[in-house]
Amino acid sequence: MIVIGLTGSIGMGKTTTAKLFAGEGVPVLDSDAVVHDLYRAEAVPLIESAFPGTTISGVVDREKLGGVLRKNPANFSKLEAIVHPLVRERQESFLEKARKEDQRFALLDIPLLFETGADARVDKIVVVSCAPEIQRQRVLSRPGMTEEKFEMILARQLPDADKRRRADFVIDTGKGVEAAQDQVRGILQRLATDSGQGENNA
Ligand SMILES: CC(C)(COP(=O)(O)OP(=O)(O)OC[C@H]1O[C@@H](n2cnc3c(N)ncnc32)[C@H](O)[C@@H]1O)[C@@H](O)C(=O)NCCC(=O)NCCS
Ligand SMILES: Nc1ncnc2c1ncn2[C@@H]1O[C@H](COP(=O)(O)OP(=O)(O)OP(=O)(O)O)[C@@H](O)[C@H]1O
Repeated sequence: MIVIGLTGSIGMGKTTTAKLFAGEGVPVLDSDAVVHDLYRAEAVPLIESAFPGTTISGVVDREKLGGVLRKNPANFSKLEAIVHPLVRERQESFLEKARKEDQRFALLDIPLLFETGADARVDKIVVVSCAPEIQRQRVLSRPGMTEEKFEMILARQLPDADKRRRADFVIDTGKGVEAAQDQVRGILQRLATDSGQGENNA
């Protein structure tokens, strides 16, 4: 099974592109969605004890937690030390299931793929990217998003140019969904061909 790591900076199109891979039959795990799920489950007591007052009725209030982080960005490391190992556990069970099903590919959508060293745990890296003006426009048009939040998140992410340099494949999401879909199909074909050759050579 080929494990594909999909990453890209905020608003570059990870979720949209992951859906395109899913549409081609690839099992996909979205790490941001896993975090949101953990915030209704096992992460709750850990977060309440590290950041008192940020959970309400057994659920993490992301707005409140975000506020604590904005006041003191040093708290990000404390939060990540709680959340990332839990995300990793979920990723491992997802991959185990995909292996049992004999899937040819499995895709992990990981916003912080390089920053957390997860790049070492995947076979191929796909980076989604587009022009910075498009990225900014996309992100700032989201409800509740502000220039300040955008800058805070960007500052914690590896720059787009570095991500692209470290990618096996770069998908340009600035040209529309159909163009991205073609690129997704091209990548899967290429990986299938390459791995087929690998098996013949073995
Ligand atoms: C800061 C929090 C509370 C804000 O929640 P909110 O619902 O407003 O935003 P959401 O989770 O949808 O994330 C918005 C964008 O920020 C990115 N992002 C989230 N956390 C981080 C982080 N620690 N470092 C860099 N980028 C991050 C996301 O990938 C996404 O692109 C939340 O993102 C969080 O708890 N983050 C810590 C967990 C984490 O590191 N997640 C990253 C992927 S595993
Ligand atoms: N190939 C594409 N063509 C046109 N629009 C796109 C494409 N990919 C993504 N978009 C648009 O860009 C916006 C951001 O996309 P998406 O939510 O997939 O990004 P993301 O990287 O997952 O964001 P985040 O980092 O915040 O989770 C959405 O409005 C989406 O419709």
